[in-house]
Amino acid sequence: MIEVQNLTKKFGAKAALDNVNFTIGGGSVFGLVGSNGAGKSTFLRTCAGIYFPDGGNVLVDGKAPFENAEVKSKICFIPDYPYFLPQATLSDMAKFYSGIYPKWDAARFEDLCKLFPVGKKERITNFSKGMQRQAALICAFAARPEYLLMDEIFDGLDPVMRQLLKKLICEEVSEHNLTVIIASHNLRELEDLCDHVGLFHKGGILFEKDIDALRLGVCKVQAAFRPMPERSAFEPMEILEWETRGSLLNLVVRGGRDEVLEKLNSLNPIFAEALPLTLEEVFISEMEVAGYDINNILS
Ligand SMILES: Nc1ncnc2c1ncn2[C@@H]1O[C@H](COP(=O)(O)OP(=O)(O)OP(=O)(O)O)[C@@H](O)[C@H]1O
Repeated sequence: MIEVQNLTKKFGAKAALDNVNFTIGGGSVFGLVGSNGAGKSTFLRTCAGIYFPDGGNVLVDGKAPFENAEVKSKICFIPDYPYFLPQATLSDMAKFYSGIYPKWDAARFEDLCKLFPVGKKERITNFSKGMQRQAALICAFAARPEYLLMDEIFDGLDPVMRQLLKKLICEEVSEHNLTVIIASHNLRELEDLCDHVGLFHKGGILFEKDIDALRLGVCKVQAAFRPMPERSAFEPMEILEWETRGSLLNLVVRGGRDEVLEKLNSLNPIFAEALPLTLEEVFISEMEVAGYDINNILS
């Protein structure tokens, strides 16, 4: 479990993280979203024990990671520009990682080298950006960490490699109770992968939710009425978004699908149906209700 308690990290006078509080449960996938400069990378680096907090703490299984080799050996961090030893090949990195991570799995390393099509004997600095990320992923999964932190990992990976990465994450979470944190700008990339999403904005966490609860708690419906009732007729429902076009009504409403459709059908529509809601749409609705314009928060 990762407990973030009043966490503050400053660079000079500027707080990149300002009194942040939330918890990440073990064996889950946590998506960290937010615009440029929101504090995502700073959070991951503090969590990985690279930065020392200026206030509060981040505790990994109850312990602070900074200068704590035992905690760090449970955590693998892939930054947005993965680090490799100068001139190293993947085989060299395997030796390096095996000295740091007590659960290093050599057989797993060989299997991963077959899954990700990058050479073991070539210099990693000669790899493309996507290939370097694949090399970092091979090392990270073979290290068998308990916590895997990844910064913008999908950037530069082709669609096949993205799917492979999602599959590996799901397997590791369900079979080895791995805890994963992924920082990304892209909600769509995260929506079929994460259990929880946290929205960072200007050094704070605006919003932290269970994705299933988010989805189940909000419903998008389309209905046709002739004539269209007054908006007040719909007021018993908690309406988050309202749009009419002629006789067609589009609503985003708080509540479960069946409950919302029942209320809508009581107003005798020509038809009414529930439509799938993307995670982005749920976020937009929730953020608007909280008084934020999502366009200023997600790029
Ligand atoms: N090493 C540093 N020195 C000075 N300021 C920094 C440093 N690292 C981050 N910052 C500042 O802290 C704030 C948060 O940066 P951070 O990299 O954590 O954001 P981010 O959400 O990861 O952004 P992006 O999506 O662009 O990667 C920014 O204002 C940034 O300028």
